[in-house]
Amino acid sequence: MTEQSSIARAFNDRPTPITAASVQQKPSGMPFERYVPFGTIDLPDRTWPSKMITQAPRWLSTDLRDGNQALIDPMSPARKRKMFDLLVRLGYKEIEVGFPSSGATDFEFVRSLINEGAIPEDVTISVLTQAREDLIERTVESLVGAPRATVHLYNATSPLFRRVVFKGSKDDIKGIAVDGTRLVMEYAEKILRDDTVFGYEYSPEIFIDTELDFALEVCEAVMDVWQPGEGREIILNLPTTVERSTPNVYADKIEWMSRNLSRREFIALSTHPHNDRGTGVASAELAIMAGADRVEGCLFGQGERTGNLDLVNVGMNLFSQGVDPMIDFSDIDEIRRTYEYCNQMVVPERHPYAGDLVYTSFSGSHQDAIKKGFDALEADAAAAGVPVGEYTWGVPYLPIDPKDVGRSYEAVIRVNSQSGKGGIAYVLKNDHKLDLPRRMQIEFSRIIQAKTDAEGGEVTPADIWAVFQDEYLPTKDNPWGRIALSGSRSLTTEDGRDALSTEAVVDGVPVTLTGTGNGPVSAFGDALARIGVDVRVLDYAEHALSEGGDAQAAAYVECAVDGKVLWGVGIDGNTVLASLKAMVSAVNRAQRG
Ligand SMILES: CC(=O)SCCNC(=O)CCNC(=O)[C@H](O)C(C)(C)COP(=O)(O)OP(=O)(O)OC[C@H]1O[C@@H](n2cnc3c(N)ncnc32)[C@H](O)[C@@H]1OP(=O)(O)O
Ligand SMILES: CC(C)C(=O)C(=O)O
Repeated sequence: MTEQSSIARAFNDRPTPITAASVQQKPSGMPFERYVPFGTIDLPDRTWPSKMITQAPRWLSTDLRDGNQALIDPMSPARKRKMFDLLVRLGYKEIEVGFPSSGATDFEFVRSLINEGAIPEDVTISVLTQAREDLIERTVESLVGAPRATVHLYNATSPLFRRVVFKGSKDDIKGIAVDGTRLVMEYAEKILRDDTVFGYEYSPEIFIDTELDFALEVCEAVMDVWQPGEGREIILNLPTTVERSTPNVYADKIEWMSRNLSRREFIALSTHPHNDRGTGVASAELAIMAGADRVEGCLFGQGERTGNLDLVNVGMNLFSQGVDPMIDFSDIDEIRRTYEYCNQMVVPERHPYAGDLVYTSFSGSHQDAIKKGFDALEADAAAAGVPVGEYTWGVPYLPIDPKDVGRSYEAVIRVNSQSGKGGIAYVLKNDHKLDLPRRMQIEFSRIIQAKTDAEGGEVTPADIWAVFQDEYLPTKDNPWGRIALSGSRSLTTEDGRDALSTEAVVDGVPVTLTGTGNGPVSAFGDALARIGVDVRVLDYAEHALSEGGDAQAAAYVECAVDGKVLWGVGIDGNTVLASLKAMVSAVNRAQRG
């Protein structure tokens, strides 16, 4: 019988292994029966699941409207302006700048953008209004002199809102949308001069909970008034408002609308997800796959309740798939700082692409793979003759190169009790160009592990370097060890054997060490043997630390010293001296106690 099958037999004699039936979860006692499931859409020939997003959608930032309306302390004019300027710099071409009929702050802000010429010619500002005549008039008034402007009109269309908020029939609700659209057109005609390129957006608010055929009916009625056609687009925006279904159901609804809307080629079909179920980004992405041309959201998902769709997240998701988001996220921390200043909100540490910790690994297996990934990337790029920064990205656990969003590699690996040799080796390589041989990585990681086990918490790169120096590299400031090389040395070769003579200090006493061997390392071993140190070199590695005339080299030797196996390190401009120093390092460590 083989050893394996006896293990298998022994295992089979144990009590029954874990099965689904043996994992007994208990009823929560929470009143889940009060909630109604969102159901599904009958669309068996749906096409979106096999679509890929191959180009950026049109983006609309609603930071200054939906984002702003959800703040405890809405943005001051100065903060709004800072946000507007950031959005323009990033490349957003459609920016919802407020709800001018809400009061003087928003109205005056829109006026200031226009009067101060802050709106680039290729940027369209948008303003939101309810479908009420006085509000529409005021809204249109705010736009006088704008180069390009869209009025965005909304009214809720779902059964709950029809019954509870508007207390009206379907026809009443459709009437609000139709009358509102007509009023927007009339006031635009009356108030705006011809120098404003004017657009219109309509949102059946709470689209997600509206019967599809009714949403379609309302949108068609609105279009009958606006009359979209060649050179006369309408934006139909289908919001989740309150995210209440899985993204696939929302995608089905978008595909259904996209298929059934008339005059489709003149419609910019727009998605406006919120994030109540935590799937706003997925809703937007699936909506694009399902036919949405345009995406509305806010930077870092600011917005009502759990927030609007996170524009940075969707844009960077595209980037990470090789699609140009058409928005410049290359300085993500600058975007984050401005966001935090304007909104007085904080981007959490784990926020996709922008959080402090999102490019950082603490755990050993992740760090090991990342280090190997960087090594392979460098080698592959060099072999292809391409700068690393231009080579196809592929580093485990890092979906994008942190440098592409302006981050450094410093925080990629941070060391604590969950870390292994790979992470520690990465820090030494990244910060000090020391490329430790594998067995030495294991030895040194045990030393760091002992520190983290004893002290807990994180070990910073500076801590790691201090421990490394203390362990392997005695310095003038920390001159521990029995033996130190000093003064001059000579190396001569006679009959194929090397004779080495070197000045040293042993136990505080200056001496001359001499020995012979078939190479300087073996000659130095002989010299050490003559003062009673039994040292045998088991492994040896060296590499350059820098380039040029004053280049430094690092040597690593694995030695058996008086029966103890351990590593030593030497750094010097001369490779022979670096290797002798490495042997001294190993001997001193062995005798350090
Ligand atoms: C999903 C969204 O984010 S929608 C955007 C929401 N944003 C905001 O509301 C921010 C700015 N809003 C405001 O400052 C104020 O709401 C104002 C100034 C616009 C209006 O204030 P008020 O006149 O006091 O009305 P209020 O906001 O309370 O609105 C309620 C009334 O408007 C009606 N209403 C609500 N939405 C709409 C709409 N889209 N179209 C027409 N009427 C509407 C309600 O049925 C209600 O009518 P009732 O008074 O006859 O019952
Ligand atoms: C006005 C609409 C588009 C809105 O903000 C929403 O439904 O969330």
